[in-house]
Formats: sequence, structure tokens, C-alpha cells
Amino acid sequence: MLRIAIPNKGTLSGPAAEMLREAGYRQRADSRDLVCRDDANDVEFFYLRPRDIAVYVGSGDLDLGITGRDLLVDAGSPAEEALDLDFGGATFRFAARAEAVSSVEQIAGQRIATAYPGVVERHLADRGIKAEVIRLDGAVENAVRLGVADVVADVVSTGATLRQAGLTIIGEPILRSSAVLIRRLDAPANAQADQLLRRLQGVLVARRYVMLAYNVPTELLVRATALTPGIDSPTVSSLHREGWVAVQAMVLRDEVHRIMDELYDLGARAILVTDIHACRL
Ligand SMILES: Nc1ncnc2c1ncn2[C@@H]1O[C@H](COP(=O)(O)OP(=O)(O)OP(=O)(O)O)[C@@H](O)[C@H]1O
Ligand SMILES: O=P(O)(O)OC[C@H]1O[C@H](OP(=O)(O)OP(=O)(O)O)[C@H](O)[C@@H]1O
Ligand SMILES: [Mg+2]
Repeated sequence: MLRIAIPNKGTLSGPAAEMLREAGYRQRADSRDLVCRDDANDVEFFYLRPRDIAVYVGSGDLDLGITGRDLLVDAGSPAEEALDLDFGGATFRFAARAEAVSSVEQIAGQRIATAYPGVVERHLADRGIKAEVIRLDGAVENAVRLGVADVVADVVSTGATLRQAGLTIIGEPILRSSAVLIRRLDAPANAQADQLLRRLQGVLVARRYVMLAYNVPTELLVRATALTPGIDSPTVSSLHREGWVAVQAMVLRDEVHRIMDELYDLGARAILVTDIHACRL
């Protein structure tokens, strides 16, 4: 039975369970349950703190896990990213009072408060910057106000928390995070794990793409399919109406309205968009 760690609470918890449900896996009905068996798929889910997930996967006690890239790096455990899951996006950044520290160069010698000491220490070491790292559990923005630190290093999403604490971002992001599927480094080949990975890839494609269908005069087919090349190739079928063909192709959801306008201007008609619920490419 495949054993998978997923976040029991926090930002990543809901979207992780939602994605697994979309991939056809059973998820817990009660948010207090810590284990959920999916016998039909021969998989067992363990609901754990996202910070601990890389530890369980790195040790080999669990086969796969869903956590944040920043938490994976912070744990420093022998696990690697198998797939970017495209949710839980955030940056990890330095911030400080603008009048005290305003550039990365000025961070040297300062006290940096963070709940991610592994990420920060690695970043400083890579750049040869010497600074004191103060490990806190959360709400690190308060550390500057309370005089415990000069700089914070934390997850930034909207930036509202930093603004409210009177802090300004310093430099470029230390890293860009999102939810990732992780596995142990050098894990042996596992057909069941590969199947789960393919299912999640299928969900990502189904979310990113829509199916576009339209009719177009045969003489415009080359120009129309240049707008809708699909992933492998568009499907072209004959129509009862002479001189016209029907085309079907997958199109990026974000681009579909622009492409529909261009197809209409070209002379295509009966242009229809449908959602993709699942796929294996
Ligand atoms: N707006 C956000 N705030 C916090 N973490 C976020 C946000 N967006 C994405 N994340 C990611 O969520 C993970 C942190 O999850 P975690 O459950 O530890 O914190 P949380 O969602 O803030 O919950 P809590 O602090 O209540 O325990 C990190 O990978 C982080 O990058
Ligand atoms: O840029 P924003 O949209 O404001 O979001 C980022 C904030 O959200 C998280 O805090 P959380 O509420 O999880 O509290 P915590 O520090 O106790 O984890 C994170 O640690 C930042 O403080
Ligand atoms: Mg938090």
C-alpha cells in the first residue's frame, strides 16, 4: 500500500485534499481524522503538519508527500520535488524597517528572525553573508517591533502583514515557493507512485487547458490550426456541409478568449469551449 503525507491544516491543506479528490482518491470526511485509507486505490493518506512532511518522506517512512517548497528546503532532509502542484504560491523574503536596513548588503551583522532557519542559513552561507539567525515559531513580523531582531525572513503572499508591521521588502525573493509533491531522494522505482504522479499531472492539465471545438471553411484550415495547434495535433473531422471541417484542440484556459476572437475574425463558426475533467496525456 502506498503511504502518502498530506498537510492536516494550514494554507496547503484544503487545496491538497481537493487536488487528490480530483485525481480520484478518497479523502477524510472529518478534519480531525489523521489517517484515511483508500482501499480502492491501495493508498493510505497520513495528515501531518506540512513542516514535518519532508522529514517523514526523507526518512523513507512515507513514500510521497505534499508540502511547500520552502518547507522542503528548510527541512534539509533527503527528499526531492517530483511535481510542482501549482497552488500555495508565495515568495520567501527578507524585510525590515526601511530606515534601518534597505539593501541585501546591509543584512550582514544583523539579527534575522525567521520560522525557516534552514532556508535562511543556506541562503546566507551561499552568499558568504554573516548574520545571526533567530528561530521563532511564527508571527515573526512582531520581532522587529519588539526589538528581538532587525530583519525578518518570512513567507509573503499579499504583503499585507509586512505593511501592517511597518516593514519593507529587501531585495529579490530568497525563493519562490508553491506546493510540491515530494519523494525520497534515490527512491526505488515504484509503479504505484508513478501512477499517482500521472494522475496529479492529469489534474494539472485539466485545470490549465480547455477543449476548443469549431467549424471552419476547408481553405482556412491551415491558418485556423496555426492558432490551435493543440498539444500533439488538432483533430480534424469532416462535416456534412461541403467545404467545411470541424476542428478540436486543447487550448490554454488563459488564452481561450483571445483565440476564439481570432478564430471568429478568420471565419470559424460554432466555436465551443468545454472543460476537461480529467486526462492522461
Ligand atoms: N499566505 C500564506 N501564508 C502562509 N503560508 C503560505 C501562504 N501561501 C502559501 N503558503 C505556504 O504554506 C506553507 C506553510 O503552511 P503552514 O501550514 O505551516 O502555515 P500556515 O498556512 O500559515 O498555517 P499556520 O501558520 O496556521 O500553521 C508554506 O509552504 C508557505 O509557502
Ligand atoms: O503577505 P500576506 O498575505 O500578509 O501573508 C503572509 C503572512 O501569512 C503567514 O502568516 P500566518 O497568518 O500563517 O501566521 P504565522 O506567522 O503564525 O504562520 C506568513 O507567515 C506571513 O506572516
Ligand atoms: Mg503560518
